[in-house]
Amino acid sequence: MFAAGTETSFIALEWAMSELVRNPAAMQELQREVRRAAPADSAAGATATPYLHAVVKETLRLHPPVPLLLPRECMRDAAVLGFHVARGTRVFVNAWAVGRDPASWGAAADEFRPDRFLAEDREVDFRGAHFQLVPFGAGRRACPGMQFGLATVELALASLARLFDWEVPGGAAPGELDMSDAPGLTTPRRVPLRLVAKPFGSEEQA
Ligand code: HEM
Repeated sequence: MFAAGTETSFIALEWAMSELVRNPAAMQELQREVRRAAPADSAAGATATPYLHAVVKETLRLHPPVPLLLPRECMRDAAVLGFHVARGTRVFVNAWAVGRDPASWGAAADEFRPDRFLAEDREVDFRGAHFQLVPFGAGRRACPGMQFGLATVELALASLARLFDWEVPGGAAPGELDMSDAPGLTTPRRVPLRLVAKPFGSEEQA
């Protein structure tokens, strides 16, 4: 339970920061939102922010921490998209491929565009009713820690975006960030994310 909860949430947070650093306009939009919602000198956390929700959704769409979900066994003979699936077959659902399918997400399926969840895809959610977005699985064996995981990732991400500005070390361009993942049961970044944090407002205080 501890591993299922901590590793997945950390992987989601690291990918969210990677995508935001690579997409400075999205980072700025998020920072504007969370800084407006909870100014830096306030003790309150920033919650209930639509762009923050959209950033986390878009991150989980492109980088589901459990890319093949958990294996299932087919209970009876079935036909899926013209394929015969025999009773007893072990089935894996490729949530990674589902989340990048242009048939569901359009020509920009591989692009990080959080605002799709505030516009054309605003009704799409990951609670198990929309099969084009299944980072937590679906049905009776879907992730029981979804709400806790989401709260953890959103709170941490809001704090990082609210309190710091972020740069790639050595002045490298954000687009040069290595975005490859390490294949496995979970998909963390292949190379751990290293960024330079600059406290927000530090220049004014100096
Ligand atoms: C962003 C965070 C998380 C993601 C993306 C995630 C994703 C998943 C996925 C994809 C599954 C398999 C669902 C399926 O095969 O249909 C799963 C199962 C599970 N998750 Fe999570 N999870 C997260 C956070 C958590 C947290 C915080 C906890 C506990 C505190 C947790 C506990 C579990 C458990 C116990 C299962 C197995 C459920 C079963 O087999 O019935 N997860 N999770």
